[in-house]
Amino acid sequence: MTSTATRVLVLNSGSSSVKYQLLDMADGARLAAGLVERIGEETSRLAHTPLATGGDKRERVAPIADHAAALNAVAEELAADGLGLDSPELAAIGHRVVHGGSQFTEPTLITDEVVAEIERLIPVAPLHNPANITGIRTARALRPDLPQVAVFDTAFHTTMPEAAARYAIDVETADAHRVRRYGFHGTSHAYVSRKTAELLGKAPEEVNVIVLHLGNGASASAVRGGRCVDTSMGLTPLEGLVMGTRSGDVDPAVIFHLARNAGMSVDEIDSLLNKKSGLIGLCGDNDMREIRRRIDEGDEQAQLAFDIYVHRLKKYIGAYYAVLGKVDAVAFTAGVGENAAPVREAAVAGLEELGLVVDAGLNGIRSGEARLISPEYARVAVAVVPTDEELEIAAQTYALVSAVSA
Ligand SMILES: Nc1ncnc2c1ncn2[C@@H]1O[C@H](COP(=O)(O)OP(=O)(O)O)[C@@H](O)[C@H]1O
Ligand SMILES: CC(=O)OP(=O)(O)O
Ligand SMILES: [Mg+2]
Repeated sequence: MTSTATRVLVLNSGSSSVKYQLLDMADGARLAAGLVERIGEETSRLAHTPLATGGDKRERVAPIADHAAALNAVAEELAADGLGLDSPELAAIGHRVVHGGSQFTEPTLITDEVVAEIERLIPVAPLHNPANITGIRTARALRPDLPQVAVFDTAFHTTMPEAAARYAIDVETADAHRVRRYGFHGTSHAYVSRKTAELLGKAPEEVNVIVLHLGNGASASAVRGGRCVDTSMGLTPLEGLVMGTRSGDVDPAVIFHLARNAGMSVDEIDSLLNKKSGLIGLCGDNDMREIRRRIDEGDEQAQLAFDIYVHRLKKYIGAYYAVLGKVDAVAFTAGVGENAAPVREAAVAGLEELGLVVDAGLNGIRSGEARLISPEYARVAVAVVPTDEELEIAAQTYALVSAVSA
């Protein structure tokens, strides 16, 4: 890495999308950002915003067959702005990797052995890790000389005590198949819990925070003094909260029941719980904006979906309050958490005895800034703290390559 190389490209490859950002870590400037969606479909779309030049957002709507083609298209868009992957100013590429098992507790410099290890984790992350690996392979082919770093969703949660991380099933079977609770969205939980401490004017070590990451995937975490002590996702990102298309917690016997009595295969049940459940399964919509619109029109199915979503959320707030004993703040983040005031209001309603109160006026304010929405007298702060997984991945990537080259 040369001293002028301060830029980091962040790649967040999902099952059918790639989100990316190019950041300059010298000043934190965002130079470009974009999204490729519906990869593998006829209607693939790439949207690229050249932030450095202040140019207009560019869109390509044309079939993009796979993640490798997506990344090559992203490289072309960056090159068109003079920000190509061949730039000597590029210090590293940071990859979000969803499942790092128990072994990856830190951001990791990618080698062939690391790729092989991420591959070995595919059985426990079939939707996510294959896309992450393709992203890594393609990026390495484009710039074989450049350091590439894997930043794992699971890393922040590796501090969970065994009492929280283990399922109460036969130990030998569990260990033989690596069945335990790993947790996900860790980069977001780490970033948001730190930002929440900052908002309270305290060091992360001084505060206990419940973080509610409510995006398409959703998870809660209990963070004691900057370390995760429990989180709602488990072996896979299916456990826990009600999500856009995932059920979250169900009695595991639902699976046996459907297999034995509904004639469904394991793959069909997998798809049911991951893709046709949650909000979309309950009311046909997974976007909270649309659900709120329907509720305003008196739609009872949308109202019930909302109520089930909020009921689960409230249960986890209560559970993590008990896990932590003392709570300094509850922080809402990601698409729903940052934008849906009615979700925040309903999740905290009735918890005054726990010191949790939301001020309706503050809750109604729309802003992209981290902010408190609880009244000054409240014993527990309630906050809205925008997450920034890309910035956090870039920061961790840059810190690692700077340390290696120093
Ligand atoms: N203005 C809004 N009001 C309510 N919900 C919103 C709003 N904007 C986004 N959302 C919700 O946020 C979700 C996307 O969250 P996001 O964190 O971007 O998800 P992901 O990163 O998992 O794709 C949408 O599906 C929608 O439900
Ligand atoms: C792990 C996970 O659920 O990720 P996402 O929210 O991006 O689907
Ligand atoms: Mg997200």
